[in-house]
Amino acid sequence: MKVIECRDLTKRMIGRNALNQLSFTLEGDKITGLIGRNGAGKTTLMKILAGYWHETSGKVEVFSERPFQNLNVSVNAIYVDDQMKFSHTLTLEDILKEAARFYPNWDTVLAERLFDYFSFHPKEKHDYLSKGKKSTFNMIIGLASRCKLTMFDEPTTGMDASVRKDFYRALLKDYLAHPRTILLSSHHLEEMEDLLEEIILIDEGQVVLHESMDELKEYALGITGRAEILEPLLADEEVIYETRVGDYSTYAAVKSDSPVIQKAKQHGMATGPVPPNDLCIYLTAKQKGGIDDVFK
Ligand SMILES: Nc1ncnc2c1ncn2[C@@H]1O[C@H](COP(=O)(O)OP(=O)(O)OP(=O)(O)O)[C@@H](O)[C@H]1O
Repeated sequence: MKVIECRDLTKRMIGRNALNQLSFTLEGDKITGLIGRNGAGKTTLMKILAGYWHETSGKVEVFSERPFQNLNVSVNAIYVDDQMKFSHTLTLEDILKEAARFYPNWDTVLAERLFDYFSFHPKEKHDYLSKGKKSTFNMIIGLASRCKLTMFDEPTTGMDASVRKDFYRALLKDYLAHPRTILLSSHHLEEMEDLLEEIILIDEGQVVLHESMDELKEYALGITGRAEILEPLLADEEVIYETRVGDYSTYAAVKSDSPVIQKAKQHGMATGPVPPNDLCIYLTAKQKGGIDDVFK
């Protein structure tokens, strides 16, 4: 069954398309990484999927229904970010009780165990939690709700290294015991690579790539060679990324099936895998080169 279907989904805000005819489908239970640079449209997409915001045009369906202000979607899909707000009058204990009443698959035992493990006090107020503790508490809500569609937007914001590790481990363990569709946006792809089954890379409100992690790891190859030999080989070929290394060498990332690879090997050049995180950066780079160019 399709959990999410977006077809030409567009969201226009203040004269700009935050989402621009974005299309993709998610089927079955998977952990999917939603990757993109700042402002790519990740939060906008997830807020539309959660039913908080309506689309400007195009089709968006969650569990085959339009999500906007849809009760079935509200109770079966959760969106967790570091901006979650709760009534000032509620203590953490009250919030957990309210969440238990709202989400049909809520796991009280899991919520209580995580609550104790991360040393929360039942009478604390959400507003007064530190940034990292807020993210940790919100994570508890996201996991214990066991929603069929669980969306975490930059969930580890403010968490220290040890809590981040705990979060990813708890997420994986709970997912294995209770498979569901989990969408995880983060800038730290390298940190959650082992957790993800696939990624959706978005840029300027459009899907650039939707691949399994295995395919992503084999999507491109990096070539390093003497600039005067490699650069002519790259001319007229599709190059994902190219940069000078020192005075005499060039590094280029090309698709794994590019004819350049064979030619480069014939010249004795070194080739190697392109780490998924680097590939995502290359595919969404706004210009060739990097920050160093600013200082030239
Ligand atoms: N409430 C809003 N009103 C107007 N424009 C908005 C609003 N929220 C987001 N935008 C714009 O929509 C675009 C996409 O923003 P969005 O927050 O979805 O990106 P993102 O990928 O989540 O970024 P980040 O990684 O920085 O959180 C940006 O150009 C942003 O300025």
